[in-house]
Amino acid sequence: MRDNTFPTQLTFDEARSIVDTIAAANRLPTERLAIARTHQRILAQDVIAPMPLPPFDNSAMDGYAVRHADVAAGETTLRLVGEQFAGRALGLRVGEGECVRITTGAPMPEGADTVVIREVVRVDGENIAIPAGIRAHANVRRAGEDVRTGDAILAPGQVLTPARVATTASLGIDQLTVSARPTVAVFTTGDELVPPGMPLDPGQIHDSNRELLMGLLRADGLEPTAWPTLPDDPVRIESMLRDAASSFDVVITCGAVSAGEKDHVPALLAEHGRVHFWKVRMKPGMPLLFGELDRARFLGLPGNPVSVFATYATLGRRLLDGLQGRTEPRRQFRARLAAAIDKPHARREFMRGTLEAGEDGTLRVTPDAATGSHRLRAAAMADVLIVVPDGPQSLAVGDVVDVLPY
Ligand SMILES: Nc1nc2c(c(=O)[nH]1)N[C@H]1C(S)=C(S)[C@@H](COP(=O)(O)OP(=O)(O)OC[C@H]3O[C@@H](n4cnc5c(N)ncnc54)[C@H](O)[C@@H]3O)O[C@H]1N2
Ligand code: MOO
Repeated sequence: MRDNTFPTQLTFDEARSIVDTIAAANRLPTERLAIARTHQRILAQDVIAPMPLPPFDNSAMDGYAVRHADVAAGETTLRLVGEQFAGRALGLRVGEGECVRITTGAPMPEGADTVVIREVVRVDGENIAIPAGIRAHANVRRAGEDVRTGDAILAPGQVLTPARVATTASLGIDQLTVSARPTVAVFTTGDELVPPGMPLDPGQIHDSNRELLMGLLRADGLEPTAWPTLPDDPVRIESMLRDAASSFDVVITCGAVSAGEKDHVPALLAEHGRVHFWKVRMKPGMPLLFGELDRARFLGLPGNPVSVFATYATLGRRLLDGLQGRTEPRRQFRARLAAAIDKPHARREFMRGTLEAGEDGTLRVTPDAATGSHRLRAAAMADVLIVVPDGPQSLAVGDVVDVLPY
């Protein structure tokens, strides 16, 4: 082993801070893309408004553009002098006693400051009867009321949600600089694994972690590559992992990281790469391994399916976010416990739970009784991870806990 001294038995917070440091030091390059290709990416530039929104004063309704001074005194009849539809500004003018027919989104004619909706007027040829009680500036959308030129709209590290991409489109911006997505190689390990669809010999199980990890990564907008399952054979494991690590940004394995005779991955990483930490005081997921191999960041998740889930949802996702420079935090809620939790051990526990909003609008979370880290079905029926803090904890019904939505 080149270096067999590495941090071990870290607290969750220590592990997360190492993940953050390594991610920040290995930020992925940026690329400039057409906005249509930037959805859900992490922005790597400032977006400053090059123009106001709306760009010009315009009507919010279909109706008649008037001068409020003409209609303020009570019911009155105005003379129709033109039509302004949305599309091309005709440069119309509304003089004293006049009005212009207008549609939603059409530029306000000069002189007009108020729009009267068509449903309330009486039309008699060119004579438009306007009722009393019209408010000044009614139904007019003012230039710049949403965005002023020079406004800071978006900043590096933010997620490009549909509404944010649409806002840049409305500003006329057609390209954005975003972080590259990490390329991710996914491995499952173990002689006991058989793909779904194949019969099981005694002692074998179906590989579920592959779908779990691929699905989690895809849901985060990545396009991971699943590699063939690794046998419990150190020579084959080494050759496949080194192959993947030479061409992917991130290699994620699951299984073969705890204390068994066949748990070859930590030693391999220590010998051929570098271990940032091995074993975190968290439950599930304690044997988590993090390091690097060749050009790749390397995450060795424990093999138990719920451990894969919890370590990915907490630290794995954090690494991938950090590599992309994401600064916008992931959503997290606080909820009241609907059942007591008694945790005798000192590790931070991520329990599965079901979140509900009560009649009073308070979020309540029910911890799942099926706590074993092999109980994937229970995790599949839950929708949040309940964060039970470090140290022994006796939490009562009604106590407030952090919850991480799946
Ligand atoms: N003596 C000790 N034994 C164990 C320890 C320990 O510290 N000392 N840690 C336990 C904990 S906690 C966990 S978590 C597991 C993690 O073990 P590994 O990461 O080495 O994973 P495996 O042993 O390969 O598998 C664990 C478990 O998960 C099943 N598995 C693995 N891969 C898949 C897959 N792709 N699809 C479905 N199921 C999978 C595997 O069959 C095992 O049942 O170690 C404990 N032991
Ligand atoms: O940490 Mo293991 O992941 O508890 O089952």
